[in-house]
Amino acid sequence: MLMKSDTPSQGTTDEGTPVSVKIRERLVAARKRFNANDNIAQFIEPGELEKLLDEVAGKMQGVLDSMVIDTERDHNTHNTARRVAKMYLHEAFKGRYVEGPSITEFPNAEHLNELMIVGPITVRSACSHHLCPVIGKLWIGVMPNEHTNVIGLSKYARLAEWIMGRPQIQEEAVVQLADLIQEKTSPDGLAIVMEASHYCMGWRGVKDLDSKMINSVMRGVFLKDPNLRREFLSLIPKKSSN
Ligand SMILES: Nc1nc2c(ncn2[C@@H]2O[C@H](COP(=O)(O)OP(=O)(O)OP(=O)(O)O)[C@@H](O)[C@H]2O)c(=O)[nH]1
Repeated sequence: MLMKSDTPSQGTTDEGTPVSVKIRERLVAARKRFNANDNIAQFIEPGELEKLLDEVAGKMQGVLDSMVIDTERDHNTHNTARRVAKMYLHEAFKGRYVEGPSITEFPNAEHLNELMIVGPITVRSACSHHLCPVIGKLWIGVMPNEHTNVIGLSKYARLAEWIMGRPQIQEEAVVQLADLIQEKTSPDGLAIVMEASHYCMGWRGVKDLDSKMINSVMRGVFLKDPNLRREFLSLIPKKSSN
């Protein structure tokens, strides 16, 4: 019996090679890591993301077939394979496949070097282990450098969305975000606190709906100056609900 996934996939190059194979070859040739939380946009050529979507939809159809779901007759799952592929590539894990947001820089004309906090920024991600949602909030504290440019407030949320839009683990996600903000703004100090619910612990597994993970990264003056660290921590709300 012919399953939907046995039909020829369109996710191939002109020579019939799966587009994922071409992209992976380029990554390997450039000796670049392509872990779940790495961005690989640089290695995807124009038009290939659509082919990749076709390829993932074909493979997802195979998963549904193997789970013995009648996607031919079940009207609810008829287009599920493509829907899920689209959700992964264009929404939930978009941060792997597209270039980072463009950031407008403004001159720090007044040479400001006072603590600035932005948050709570809503975080939506998924864990690398089960691909279950991770939903939470984060706060970013910046001690600007009086000699470097400042970036628009909304850009912190855009950068966070780009980093979180990949399969992540929380510890690595906050470090990746800190590295990125550090690279874009070179502040004297940077602090990030993230609090999130991991649905791999709530929906399944231990089924603990209440526990959350809270972690932080402190850089520069936030590491050296305990008073500044205390000031930052005292200014962010003690507890949030999500
Ligand atoms: N450190 C860390 N662990 C995480 C994060 N997200 C999920 N996890 C954990 O990753 C682990 C994956 O463990 P495994 O033992 O391989 O998976 P499993 O057998 O399905 O584990 P259970 O969830 O205990 O059923 C689980 O303990 C998750 O709770 C995260 O962001 N950071």
